[in-house]
Amino acid sequence: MFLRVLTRRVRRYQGPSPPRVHHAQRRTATVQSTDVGHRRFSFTETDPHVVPGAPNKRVSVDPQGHELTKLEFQEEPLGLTRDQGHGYLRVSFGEAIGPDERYQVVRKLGWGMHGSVWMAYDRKAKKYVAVKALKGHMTDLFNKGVAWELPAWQRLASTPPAPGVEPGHIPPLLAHFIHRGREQDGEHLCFVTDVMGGDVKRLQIEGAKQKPFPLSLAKRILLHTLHGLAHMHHCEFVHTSLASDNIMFDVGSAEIVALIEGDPPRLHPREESWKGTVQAAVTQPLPLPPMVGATIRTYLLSDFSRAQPFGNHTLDVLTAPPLRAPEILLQGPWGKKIDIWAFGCLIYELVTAHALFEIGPRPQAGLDKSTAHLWQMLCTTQERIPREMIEKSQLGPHYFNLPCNPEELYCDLKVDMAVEANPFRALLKRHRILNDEDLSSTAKIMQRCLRLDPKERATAQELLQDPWWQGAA
Ligand SMILES: Nc1ncnc2c1ncn2[C@@H]1O[C@H](COP(=O)(O)OP(=O)(O)OP(=O)(O)O)[C@@H](O)[C@H]1O
Repeated sequence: MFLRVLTRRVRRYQGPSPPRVHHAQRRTATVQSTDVGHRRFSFTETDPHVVPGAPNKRVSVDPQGHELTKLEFQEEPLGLTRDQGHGYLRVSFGEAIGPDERYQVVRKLGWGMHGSVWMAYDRKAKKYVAVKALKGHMTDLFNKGVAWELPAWQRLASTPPAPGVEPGHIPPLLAHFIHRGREQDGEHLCFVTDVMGGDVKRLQIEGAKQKPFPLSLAKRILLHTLHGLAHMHHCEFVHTSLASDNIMFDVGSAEIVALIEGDPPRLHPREESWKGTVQAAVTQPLPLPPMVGATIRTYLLSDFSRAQPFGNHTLDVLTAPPLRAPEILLQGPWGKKIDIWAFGCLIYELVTAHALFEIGPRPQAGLDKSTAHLWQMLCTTQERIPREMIEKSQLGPHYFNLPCNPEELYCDLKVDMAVEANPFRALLKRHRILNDEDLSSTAKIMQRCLRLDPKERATAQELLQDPWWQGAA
């Protein structure tokens, strides 16, 4: 079974408190393998018997005589099979895929845990589109009813928005099809959608150079996202991975043509894989718009690879750690309100360019990672956790004391660490970005999202009525 150690994930929130929004990292994948077929593979960095192999492959022998292999890929690990948890699409530039060979692959736009995304020319509609090809393993999970990306997308596309919810903040699903993959990659469920200009995380890191967005731009991005989220909840799906890299913005067709003419598609050098060599396409996203151009883009809530229908939960890893709601940390019952908590964290992140919570243990205070996170939640919300939440969750009694007196409605953290007053307004003020009026109104809307008890959090539709949006478009 292959163990995949991803160094490309960009959800690392590091640095001094409060942590700055993470740096972009080069997307690469490292795979170390054990017990594949009849040969046992594993790898230790310190093994003294490492012998040189192909540039991306290190082979060594452990003291028991087992052969150890480590593969480092420049991008998605092509050639690792669906049964090994992968099976990424292998396709050539110019190759036509889909029904009647309708989509001609032009370049790679990106890749993630679930698949790779390609720009293609739609020969029937005569325009450029994006094709997201799920890896074989994910297509298997879809067939087993574990992954919900297609049903979510179909429901989002076919349901009229609720009153007060603006349409156009979810990428339309133009088509979907199955592409038979090469060798043991498996089948690829493919989604066809519009080409997007980029994501908000890249815009903040590369476009705004990690400085806070102007308040009007932050509000525009958040308002559009909230319309998308309200529609998603109206369709009875939880997004479960709301984050700035899953908010994308639109792009004009003239920009796409200019890009294709000015920056031809490229391939990486060949590299070693599980069996033989592979050659990955270089990720070539569209260039970012200048910041002034960002203020007129339409923002769309994207990536439904982790969407979950209300009441039918097949995933247990939910939301990037810094945006994770308390009920997830406690492994309690959860629903659409985990997206609202994440949205509250996102308000802070887009307004200040810093993450709201610092993720990591605090050894000097004797706090492990989750306790430190829960403690920060108590400090910022200035709330106590309801006893009911602790009783109904798997890990609640591990972190919180359950009082003997049944009349007692709240629980306290087991660790002996005083809860400090660190309310949202004070946190926002530290950045010296907002005037007094904006400080109060921003803190108020965050407070409506960031309640410890999910029942107390506002719904997406209620949040759309908040006075904070006045003047935002
Ligand atoms: N329609 C699109 N137009 C342009 N680029 C896109 C489009 N859809 C996705 N991308 C790019 O492809 C990358 C991977 O897409 P996506 O996030 O949907 O895949 P994923 O495997 O579900 O990712 P994750 O690991 O974040 O869950 C994104 O980072 C984005 O930059």
